[in-house]
Amino acid sequence: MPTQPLSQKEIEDRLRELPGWSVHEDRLARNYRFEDHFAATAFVIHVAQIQQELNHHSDLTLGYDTVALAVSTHSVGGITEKDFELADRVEGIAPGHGAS
Ligand SMILES: C[C@H](O)[C@H](O)[C@H]1CNC2=NC(N)=NC(=O)C2=N1
Repeated sequence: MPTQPLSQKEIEDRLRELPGWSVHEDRLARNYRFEDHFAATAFVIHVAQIQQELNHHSDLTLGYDTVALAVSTHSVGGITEKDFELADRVEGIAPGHGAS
């Protein structure tokens, strides 16, 4: 488990590899849009499975056909490698859910 937040430069460097992601209110954030409400909901369930596997959890906001994800590492009080690990895994499943 990480013991300290990443530096601003480390975060900026990592964000270059994650198009669509940004830092918003001190959390790693991404919004996804889906075909319809059911697709958005199915994506949330899949993300929840990954979060349980990683024991690392984001705030997920489900809209009609959108999902907003925002995450930081509570135990450290900032953005860490665990947050980017989750972001990488979520990016890996998004295309299969038809996310844009
Ligand atoms: C006890 C449990 O392992 C911890 O509370 C985990 C759970 N999920 C977590 N998720 C996030 N985002 N940050 C944490 O520090 C964290 N800690």
